Amino acid sequence: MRAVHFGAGNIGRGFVGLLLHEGGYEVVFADVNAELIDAIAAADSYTVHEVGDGAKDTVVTGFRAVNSATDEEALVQEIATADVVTTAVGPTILRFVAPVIARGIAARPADAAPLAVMACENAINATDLLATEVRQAVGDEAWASLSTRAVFANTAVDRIVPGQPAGQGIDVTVETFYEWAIETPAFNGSLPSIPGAHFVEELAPYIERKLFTVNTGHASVAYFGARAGIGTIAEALAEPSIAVAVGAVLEETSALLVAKHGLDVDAQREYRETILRRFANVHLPDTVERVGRQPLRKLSRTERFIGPAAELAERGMAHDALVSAIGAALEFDVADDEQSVHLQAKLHELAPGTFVEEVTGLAPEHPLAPAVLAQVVARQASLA
Ligand SMILES: NC(=O)C1=CN([C@@H]2O[C@H](COP(=O)(O)OP(=O)(O)OC[C@H]3O[C@@H](n4cnc5c(N)ncnc54)[C@H](O)[C@@H]3O)[C@@H](O)[C@H]2O)C=CC1
Ligand SMILES: O=P(O)(O)OC[C@H]1O[C@](O)(CO)[C@@H](O)[C@@H]1O
Repeated sequence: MRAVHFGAGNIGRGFVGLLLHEGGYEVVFADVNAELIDAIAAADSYTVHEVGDGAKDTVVTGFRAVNSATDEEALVQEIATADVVTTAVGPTILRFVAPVIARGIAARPADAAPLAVMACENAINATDLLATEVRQAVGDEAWASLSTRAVFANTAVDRIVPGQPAGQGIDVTVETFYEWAIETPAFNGSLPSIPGAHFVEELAPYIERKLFTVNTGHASVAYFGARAGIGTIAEALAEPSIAVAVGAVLEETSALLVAKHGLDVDAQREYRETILRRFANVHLPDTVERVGRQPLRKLSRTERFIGPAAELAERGMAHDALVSAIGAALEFDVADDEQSVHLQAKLHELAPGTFVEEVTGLAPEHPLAPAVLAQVVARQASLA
């Protein structure tokens, strides 16, 4: 069995590639980073080092590497004969990998089993987004045939894989916890062999629970921490006022998840406590800059802050703590994060109402809009 995995970065090597390897796949890593691809191609194995309670090391072998920027033909052939294609490139990059995935599917033998395609990104229904990009790349007529030759299944992936320290080659340091939920109906009974994954009938509760608890909480620690001038996630969460603020954010998103998906209150509280312990892992060298990265994406309409806060406001439920976290996100000012630079430029250039509509996608009449507008006005006043 063979899997082609786009994005040989932190989650690609430290999680998706590892679980595919453990499922018996030969993994072909595809990436545009030539230095990384050369290093993977030159290696016979790499080690995934877990840190924290119960940590173990796992050696990954049986992989190859293709430079997707310079060797598209080779990649088309790999996809044409693969069983699985996964991505962990970032949701905004999916449109760039879609055309080659389309070419690979089109090149599959007529009698080949459908290719399993799964986007492993922090976004709701990321695989649907990838399928839409593939469809746009080929047009509706070609899509009618391509779509019968591949199965597009949504997934939710959860493992904290921080930026990796220099000098450890392609080895990856990760936390011990992981969860990969894969939605089953699209497979029509022929599930891919990934023993480490959790196959579920309906992904919506899993992805929303994950995005609005793990990712909302993590990003809140990052933005409150950055505001306080703290460098790492563990140090930020050790600051009592930040722990209280993040706890309040997670109380709000948990209330939404319980109301919307009928989650058990006690189970959700335990889930929250587990993730706060994960964030507090002092062995994980994770920074507020990495976890807060790309704030424009994180402040967009269906993402981890505006998404739950908007639904809470629509239901008349408390959302003040989320609004405070949105206020902290507006202060995220990191020179080498392109989206952070754009965010600060927009705060300087746009009228508050225009900023709210453009960045958060909230219409002025939305019940959440006035509270977010007030945060924008306050931030702009502090910049004046
Ligand atoms: N790191 C983490 O803890 C987690 C990350 N994720 C998600 O996984 C995705 C990747 O995140 P990370 O691994 O942290 O980022 P990363 O930056 O370590 O890895 C992304 C990789 O994608 C490559 N890439 C960029 N454009 C490409 C293209 N056009 N074709 C092929 N490869 C391309 C980059 O060169 C890089 O190696 C994101 O969607 C993130 O939200 C999800 C759960 C956990
Ligand atoms: O690109 P994003 O959305 O920041 O993804 C990385 C996030 O996902 C997580 O792995 C949680 O699953 C965190 O490490 C991190 O906050």
